[in-house]
Amino acid sequence: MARSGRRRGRSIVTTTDTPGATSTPEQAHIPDTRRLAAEADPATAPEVQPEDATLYERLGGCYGIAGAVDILVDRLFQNVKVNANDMVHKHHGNPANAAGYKWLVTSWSIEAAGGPRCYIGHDMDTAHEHLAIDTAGFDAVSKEIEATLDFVGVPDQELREFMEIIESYRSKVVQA
Ligand code: HEM
Repeated sequence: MARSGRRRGRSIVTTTDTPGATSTPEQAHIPDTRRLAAEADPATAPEVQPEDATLYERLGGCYGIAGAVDILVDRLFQNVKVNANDMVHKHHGNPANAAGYKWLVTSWSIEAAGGPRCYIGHDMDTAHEHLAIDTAGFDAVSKEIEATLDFVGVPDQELREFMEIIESYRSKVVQA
């Protein structure tokens, strides 16, 4: 999760130094995808953030959050404990739901982390009221969120802040 995703595509180097003299991507005018990948890696995010950086910015903005949700939703759709609830499985067991669900969870997370307003889905009560989610179901999802943030390298502070937001929705989501 790097900082602003918007700049990432501009990082292709356009130096005209001695083409062919070396095989580095910069000099050969080849987009350096290794560098792009590194920028998408939260481990390479700047050590020092502006003091007033929002959690959204510190998570890497749209690219960082969408990247994490992409992995998270794949894991949720396969998680045995999450899918133990038949009503949840009715949704999560259908791969055709993955793309739309990724969009909704990404945009919800962007807003929840203090980013721009972009979420078009239901509020958390309404979204889950027909699912009879119990404490065990919530804990299973919460564990997957934490594991995924850790997996993609979100630093401890940001991970804690995001998990506090998730926890604050427990009473809205758990309705069984
Ligand atoms: C704080 C934790 C959670 C967040 C932030 C969250 C987020 C969301 C969002 C944004 C949606 C889309 C709402 C819409 O369709 O308008 C959604 C739907 C859904 N969530 Fe959650 N969720 C959470 C917890 C859970 C848990 C614990 C489960 C299951 C154990 C779950 C299962 C589902 C399912 C199955 C849907 C699709 C419902 C349907 O369209 O019929 N969610 N959730």
